[in-house]
Amino acid sequence: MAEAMISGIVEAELIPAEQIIATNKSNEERLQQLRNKYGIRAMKREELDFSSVDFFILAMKPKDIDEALSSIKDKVTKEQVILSVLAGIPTSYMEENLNEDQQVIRVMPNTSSMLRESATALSPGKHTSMDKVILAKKLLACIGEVYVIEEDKMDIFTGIAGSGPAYFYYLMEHIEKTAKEAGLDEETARQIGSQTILGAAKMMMEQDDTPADLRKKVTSPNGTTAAGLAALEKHGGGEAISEAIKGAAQRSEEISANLNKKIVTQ
Ligand SMILES: NC(=O)C1=CN([C@@H]2O[C@H](COP(=O)(O)OP(=O)(O)OC[C@H]3O[C@@H](n4cnc5c(N)ncnc54)[C@H](OP(=O)(O)O)[C@@H]3O)[C@@H](O)[C@H]2O)C=CC1
Ligand SMILES: O=C(O)[C@@H]1CCC=N1
Repeated sequence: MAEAMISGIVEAELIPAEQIIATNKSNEERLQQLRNKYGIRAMKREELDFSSVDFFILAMKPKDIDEALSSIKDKVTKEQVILSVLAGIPTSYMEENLNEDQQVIRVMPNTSSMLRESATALSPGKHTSMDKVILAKKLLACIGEVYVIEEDKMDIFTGIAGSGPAYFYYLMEHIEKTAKEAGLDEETARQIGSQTILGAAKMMMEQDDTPADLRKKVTSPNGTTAAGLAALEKHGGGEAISEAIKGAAQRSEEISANLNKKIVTQ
């Protein structure tokens, strides 16, 4: 996820690449790759000069949050802002495990950041100034659209947008499989499927019609779409989509609930 964000931010040219610093836990080869590919600075954690940083973006797995917060707690000042993209980690948990009045922002991007097409949510913590929220929004706008949301909507946002790209990739896997079975080659099937998803997404973004209106316009009485939609309904298509979103949102809630019990396993 961090690389997808780096790629989008570098591409946007809002800040010079050499002002972006990346670090990780131990994989030096990976740091070298990032340096070569994006022209950013990448260094071992021990070499970081904390005083030169405005925004820290945490992007480790949720299970690593405690170690990460304790390792930076006394090195960051109140003026600096800690953004976290970790699923299920509330701002209150970060605030409790950092020094008093620390400015934190919970962020949920997705991997389309790589092409600057993320749908990203942010929720500021209780000590975060409006100035810093505006700056964070500007930074995150480099990777796509940004939505400032109430933190109690972060789990459902994660279910829709953080995890969402995977549902579309899964859909495409099935489109490709079915197309192949009917004799189309995989590459052509991928292009046709992707263009169809892209076109439908643009219609929903650029037309005033609701998705239901758009669906009805495709559906001729007793036509091919009606047959396709009937099969989709018969096989629980709509319910499957709702359950996928709810399942991901519940997992995000579960990560939060398990934090204080110290049983985060992801
Ligand atoms: N993947 C996605 O689509 C999305 C992911 N997220 C969130 O992003 C986070 C990362 O996910 P993902 O990129 O898939 O995970 P990865 O395992 O690919 O990356 C985690 C990175 O964190 C580094 N790391 C671990 N502990 C520390 C530490 N204390 N200090 C510095 N770096 C550390 C690891 O370094 P090393 O390799 O050296 O061990 C590794 O580079 C998760 O919390 C996830 O919830 C959010 C939105 C979307
Ligand atoms: O699967 C995950 O937990 C992360 C968070 C959102 C997308 N990927």
